[in-house]
Amino acid sequence: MKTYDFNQQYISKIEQEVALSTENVQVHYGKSHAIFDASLDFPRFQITSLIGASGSGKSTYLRCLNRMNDRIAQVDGKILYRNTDINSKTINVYEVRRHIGMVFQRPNPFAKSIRENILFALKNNGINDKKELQERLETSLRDAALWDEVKDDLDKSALALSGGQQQRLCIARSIAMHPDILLLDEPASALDPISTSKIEETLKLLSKSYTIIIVTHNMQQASRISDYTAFFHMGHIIEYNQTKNIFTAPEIKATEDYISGDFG
Ligand SMILES: Nc1ncnc2c1ncn2[C@@H]1O[C@H](COP(=O)(O)OP(=O)(O)OP(=O)(O)O)[C@@H](O)[C@H]1O
Repeated sequence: MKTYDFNQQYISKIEQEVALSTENVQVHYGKSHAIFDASLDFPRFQITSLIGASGSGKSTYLRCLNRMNDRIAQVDGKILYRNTDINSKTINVYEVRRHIGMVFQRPNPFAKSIRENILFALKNNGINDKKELQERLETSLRDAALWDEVKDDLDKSALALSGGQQQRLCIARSIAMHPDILLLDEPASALDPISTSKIEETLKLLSKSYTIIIVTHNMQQASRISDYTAFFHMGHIIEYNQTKNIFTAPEIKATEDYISGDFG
């Protein structure tokens, strides 16, 4: 197993507007230190991929960004969103998650109709105007590239959809809440290549209106869809740069070894 110097790090400065940033984020699972001093800026309306070997801390870091680790880990450091530290204990986490949505690895639609999957959270958040609900239903399904496939079956069970359609429904469910930022944890890893490419096309279109941060094991996927890429190794962010630089001219040896498959 090769060893790398964690002091060797290259974090590119973002020139665009920043949608979200972390400062010195540390995560502990009990005594186990999972994320070390993670400081990154995420540019608005861009796709950022988090890549790295299994266990390098990508999902742990992603989950910090909308407080999904609250019950399972100790998260220290700052997570800055609209000039507010959303890692502060006084912050309403449900409010955070309305602005920063999450889509998981396995599609997890509710055992309800397609329509209710989209409308459930909206109604729970006090949106009852029929016209507005209908508008959000259609727009979110269109934006998730699912409308044409389901528009005649809105009252059928979401569980009858294919895996790829279920995942696009989960994306639609997230964006129906009009979040600002969308976090996705390996959203296509359980899907076939055609469904994967539909999800990728969908994310590219969504990045015009949303800031997207995605964990992926698939390096071709990272290079195809993302504008920026962060490479994680053993809980450290080793390199962060525009995706084209990471894949064609990495600054750090560990990154070069990882993307060329000569790692570990
Ligand atoms: N709930 C948990 N309790 C304790 N340790 C955990 C927990 N979740 C993750 N870890 C540990 O934290 C470290 C980082 O794991 P994490 O799942 O964030 O990595 P990852 O890069 O996303 O891996 P993968 O690509 O396999 O999903 C690993 O050592 C893992 O064992």
